Amino acid sequence: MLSVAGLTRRFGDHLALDDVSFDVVPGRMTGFVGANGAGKTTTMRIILGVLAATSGEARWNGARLTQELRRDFGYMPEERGLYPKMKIRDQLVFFGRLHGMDSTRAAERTDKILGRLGLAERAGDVLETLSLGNQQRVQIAAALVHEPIALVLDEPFSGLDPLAVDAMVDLLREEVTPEVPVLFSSHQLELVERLCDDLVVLSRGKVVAAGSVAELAAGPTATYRMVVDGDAGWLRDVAGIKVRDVAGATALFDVEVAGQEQQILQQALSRGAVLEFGPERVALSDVFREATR
Ligand SMILES: Nc1ncnc2c1ncn2[C@@H]1O[C@H](COP(=O)(O)OP(=O)(O)OP(=O)(O)O)[C@@H](O)[C@H]1O
Repeated sequence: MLSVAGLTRRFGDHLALDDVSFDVVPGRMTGFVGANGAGKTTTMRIILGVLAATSGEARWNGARLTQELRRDFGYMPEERGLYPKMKIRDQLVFFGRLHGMDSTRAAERTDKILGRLGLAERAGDVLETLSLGNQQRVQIAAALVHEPIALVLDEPFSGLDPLAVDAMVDLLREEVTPEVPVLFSSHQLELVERLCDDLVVLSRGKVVAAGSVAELAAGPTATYRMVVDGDAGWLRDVAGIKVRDVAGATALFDVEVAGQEQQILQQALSRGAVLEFGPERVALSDVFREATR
C-alpha cells in the first residue's frame, strides 16, 4: 500500500501542506481533489521524490519509500515530460528501458499500449506533430510502459474529449492489477465520481474529507426522499420527523429514530402507490463544496 504520513511542506512562510496523511489502497483508484493551490501537485511531487517534504514521509507498505522503489512507479507529472522531437514509439521504448526493462519487453509493451490507445498508426510520428489530446495519451503510455507497481497521475484527463477519457480509463482499468495503487488528481468531479473507488479531498494544504466514494456520496442516511402517486403534504402532520421540503408528490425528510422511515413507508403505502423511497444521495460536488468551505 502507498501512503503519506504527516506530510508538511513549507515554501518560505507559506504552509503548502499541513500534516497530510492518507492511504492509496492497491487495486483501487483514489481520486485526489481540491481547489487550485490546495497542494495536490506538491503532495504528488513529494511521493515521487522530486520535492522534499519539510516533515513527514511517503511510505510503501508502512516503510519509508526508497528511490529504488520509486523507479518502479508510473508518474504523470503536471509539467508533461516527453521529448517533443522524438518519435513516439522510440520514446516509449526508451522510457521502458530507463526503468530497467530489456528492449524486447519494452517494445512489446509499447506496441500493446499504443494499440490500446488507438495510436498504433502514429508510432513512427514525432510527438510534437500529434494533437494535444494524442500527446496526452502518449504521456499516459509513458507512465504505464514499464508495468509500474503504483501510479501517480497529475490531472491525467484534463483537456481530453469524452471518448479519449473513456479509452484512457479502460486502459487504466486493464493495467491496474489488484496489487497496484492509483492516485490521480482531477478538477472534474463528475469524472472522479464515475472512476474512483476512494477519494481524498484537500483544502488549503489539509485533508478535509477521505473515504470511499460510496460512503461520501451516501450522505446523511437519516435523510430520505419519497415520491408518491399523489400529494405528499400529509407528511407535515407526522410527529417525530423533520420535513425538509415537500413539493407536490415529492418529499425530503429527516428521521430522528432509526426504523421510523419504515413506518413512514407503511403510511405512504396505505395511502396509495409509492414511486420512490430511499436515503438521499448527495452529489459529490456538494460533498466537495461542503468539505472545502
Ligand atoms: N516551488 C514553489 N515555490 C513556492 N510556492 C509553491 C511552489 N510550489 C507550490 N507552491 C505553492 O504551494 C501551494 C500548493 O500548490 P500545488 O501546486 O501543490 O497545488 P495544486 O493543488 O496542485 O493546485 P492546482 O490544482 O492549481 O495544480 C500553492 O499556494 C502554490 O503557490
